[in-house]
Amino acid sequence: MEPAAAAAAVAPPRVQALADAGVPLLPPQYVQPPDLRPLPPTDPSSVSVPVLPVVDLSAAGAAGVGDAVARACAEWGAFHVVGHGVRRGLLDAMRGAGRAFFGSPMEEKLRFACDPARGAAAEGYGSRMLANDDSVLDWRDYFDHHTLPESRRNPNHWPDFVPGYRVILRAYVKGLMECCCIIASILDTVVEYSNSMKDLAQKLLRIISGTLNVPPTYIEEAVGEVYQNITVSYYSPCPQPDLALGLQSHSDMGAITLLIQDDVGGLEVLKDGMWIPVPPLPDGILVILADQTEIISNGRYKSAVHRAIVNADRARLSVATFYDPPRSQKICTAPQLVCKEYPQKYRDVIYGDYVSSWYSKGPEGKRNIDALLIEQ
Ligand SMILES: O=C(O)CCC(=O)C(=O)O
Ligand SMILES: [Fe+2]
Repeated sequence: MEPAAAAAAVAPPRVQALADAGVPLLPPQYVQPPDLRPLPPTDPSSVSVPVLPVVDLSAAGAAGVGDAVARACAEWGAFHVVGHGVRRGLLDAMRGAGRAFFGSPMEEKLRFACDPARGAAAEGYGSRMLANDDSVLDWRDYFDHHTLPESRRNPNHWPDFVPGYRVILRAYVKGLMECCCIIASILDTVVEYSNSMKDLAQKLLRIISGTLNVPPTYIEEAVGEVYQNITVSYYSPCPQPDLALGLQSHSDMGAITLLIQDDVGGLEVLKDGMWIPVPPLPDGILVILADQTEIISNGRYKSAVHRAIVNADRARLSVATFYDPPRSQKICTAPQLVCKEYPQKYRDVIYGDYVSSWYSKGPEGKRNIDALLIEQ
């Protein structure tokens, strides 16, 4: 979930600092009410637990791929992709950069702390997610990057002490006449990852549009210029994981999210009222449909409700890349998808208004998109 950093005029304690100090009990602000706590793991042999679909994109264009994507979007709002064309080395480099950041001394990390005065626009190292002081806190720290449009990229806000995280090499090559000056730059991990995730998100949005029988670029155009954020989440080992959540139940607010995680596990997706674990897939990328795609598709496709649980033994890392509309964009349901059988489900909304109300009310499942429901 994109951090609001919003809130806290006073910096909250870093979860990692609490964990490193070895607090024996979960501090009260992190204790979830009983009905929201994670359930004890079910014995997989006693119930049949549905398995999140995996779609192989290397066969994109083949009818089977479109059918599999359509089914996953309608039934889950989430699916894994493999054969996506993003090299494994880049996924590992992004995970490695995140791990190196969170493994660094606290004073280094705090040099990149997000500035609470900048509210929801803040990027950097943070912990608290919501403005509301009486809300239960997530057992999570994060690092948020603003990555698109390119004008929002400010590598000076990104860690400079992690090798490969950001490298800006300027090579001045002077020609014989000393009149030619070439400035070359090496792509750093975050920039290369940002570009690859944008391309993959657009490829997926085209496939998804195709399955809805609207022109391939329909959703992309309905979303407008892409605003992309990349958030690395770090979930420290938790002294009482059965009482806490790493990240509370929510659906993402933009158009589509692409997520990679390490091998620890902890992400869950809500399906038919049941929390289903999403197993880590080292080569895979998890696709999560977000609220604006549900609105555009007139509810044919669902944004996925998901959350992260934590454990007592191992820290967990994930990297979420959000593909969002500009705040000024008006999001409307595709008229082609409205008919007698499927009357318009959601009111049109200015994306910036959606974001503001998301942050002021908090996520809690689908409460924000539900607020746009048109009474039938
Ligand atoms: O850490 C995860 O697996 C989930 C992250 C997430 O849902 C988010 O950042 O919106
Ligand atoms: Fe999320």
